[in-house]
Amino acid sequence: MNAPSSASHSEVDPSSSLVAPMEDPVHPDAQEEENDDEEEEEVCPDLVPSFSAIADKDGLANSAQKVPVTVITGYLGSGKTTLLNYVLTEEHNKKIAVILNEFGEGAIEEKSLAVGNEGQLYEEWLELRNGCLCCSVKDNGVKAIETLMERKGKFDYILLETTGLADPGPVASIFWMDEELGSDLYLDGVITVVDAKYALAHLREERPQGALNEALKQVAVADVILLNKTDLVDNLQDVRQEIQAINASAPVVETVKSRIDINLILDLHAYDGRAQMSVRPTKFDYVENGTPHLDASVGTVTLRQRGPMIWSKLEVFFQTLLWEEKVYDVEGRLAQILRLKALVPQEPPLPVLIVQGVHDTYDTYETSQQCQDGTIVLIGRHLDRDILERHLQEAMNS
Ligand SMILES: Nc1nc2c(ncn2[C@@H]2O[C@H](COP(=O)(O)OP(=O)(O)OP(=O)(O)O)[C@@H](O)[C@H]2O)c(=O)[nH]1
Repeated sequence: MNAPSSASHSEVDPSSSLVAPMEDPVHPDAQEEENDDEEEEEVCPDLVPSFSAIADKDGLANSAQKVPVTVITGYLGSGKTTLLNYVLTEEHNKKIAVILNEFGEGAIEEKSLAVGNEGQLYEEWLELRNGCLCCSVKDNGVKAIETLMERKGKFDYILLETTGLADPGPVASIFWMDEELGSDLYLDGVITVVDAKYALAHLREERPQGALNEALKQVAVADVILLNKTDLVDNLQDVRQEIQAINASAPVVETVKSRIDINLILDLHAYDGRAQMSVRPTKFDYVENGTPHLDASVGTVTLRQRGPMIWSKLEVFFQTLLWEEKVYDVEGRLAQILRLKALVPQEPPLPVLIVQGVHDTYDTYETSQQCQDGTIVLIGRHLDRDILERHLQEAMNS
């Protein structure tokens, strides 16, 4: 794990976990992309990788003994609770615990809380017919959940619902970072539920002093996006394009009442080396082709590098971008990364690396996946493709 305060360039170990061979990529957008194949090939024959994470069901490597945590986020009223209810009542042979997250928000009504031995606050567990559990945890984060696990026995899976106005980035980081500290939990993925009817309005909402609104952040960091309430909208094209312009990497699955194949949202391994890379057209990469984008300050930029790369040089680029705050757009606004992913071929016999990053923290994993060229996917704000490309080349030529 590499974060500004915890690691220097020379401390990085680019082999923090070993990766087993993966299944063929299955992209939830595949059906739709198939339909659009001809059109997209004409528009843009080049393909950009999507790290739509595909489950490795064998439970391999370092997370085998750990319990996955999937963060479910989405704007107010988008369908998060509907999704949780759906998952809880489906037959899945998993003992799932649902955590209603109040991290940092302090919004739980005091009267509904019980105080645990260690001072943490949580509601009584609600046990459901199929063995699922539901509780509400306030603050104390990972520790509180682990204490609950000690009392109730291990679950197979944890779903953590953020409040509608939460920024899922820090919540995701807590679990990701804590895994490094030997936690029993690991972050599996971030699922964002979007209200198809109001998404454009939510994504446009302005915040004081140009702050990013929550809906944008939630879409930007998503590993899978549910475009929900599609029964209420006739034309989904605009909202789909808008979402994919912001996050060109996450699959977007259209849903009614949040009904989705749960295999598309659980066991993704989106934050370790097992995330499978599949391809997706660059059609919606607004920086590359000028697709209309309502808030052009947030989007996805994909950079390509031919042939094997030298990791230590690429890392200079990441650190310039993430930690040193030296990269600006043409208008002099600081580039801000919300999510970063990269597939990095090295000179054989060195392995191909996958890089995963959230905000200013990143980590590397070896993968058995093969690739000739390097691909770097940056999702964030004030990203200027040409300027980023220049910084990348400077680092690679240094
Ligand atoms: N028409 C329609 N209504 C839906 C759909 N999905 C959810 N709803 C309704 O939308 C309302 C809000 O859904 P919730 O699941 O409570 O949304 P939420 O994201 O948990 O809401 P907050 O917790 O307030 O942020 C409920 O009345 C749902 O029944 C859908 O696909 N179509």
